[in-house]
Amino acid sequence: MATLFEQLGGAEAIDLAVDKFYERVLADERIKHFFANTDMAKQRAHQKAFLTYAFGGTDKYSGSDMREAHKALVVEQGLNHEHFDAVAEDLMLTVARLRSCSLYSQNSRRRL
Ligand code: HEM
Repeated sequence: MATLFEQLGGAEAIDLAVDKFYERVLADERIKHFFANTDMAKQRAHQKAFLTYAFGGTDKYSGSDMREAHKALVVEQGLNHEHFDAVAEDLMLTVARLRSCSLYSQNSRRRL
């Protein structure tokens, strides 16, 4: 059976989704301040690796675990569930927008 990673369109679709997702996050007044000191090239690469793993595209993930990766943001900057909801909303809006985009459609639409 195809993994969720394959059903979504594989590496090309995840690359595009993550790039568009962070464009949206960095324009979002509710959460963009959390990324003020973040190297976004690395962040995009980490997120692509994490989502590839989470969606079953590989069984290897060498990044930090999620609790560790966000610990300082919670303790020092008050990261909470409202920020999480904002991130989840940005991700959903990104995917909804991409579903009507031709590159994403070629890879995945007929399987969605
Ligand atoms: C489903 C929710 C989330 C997922 C899957 C996720 C995923 C990740 C991953 C994979 C990393 C990189 C970890 C590493 O360094 O190896 C990361 C780092 C980070 N995340 Fe998240 N994240 C989520 C929610 C959030 C939220 C709600 C915020 C803030 C609004 C946030 C802000 C950050 C920041 C600022 C970093 C980089 C920290 C640094 O500069 O080192 N994340 N996240």
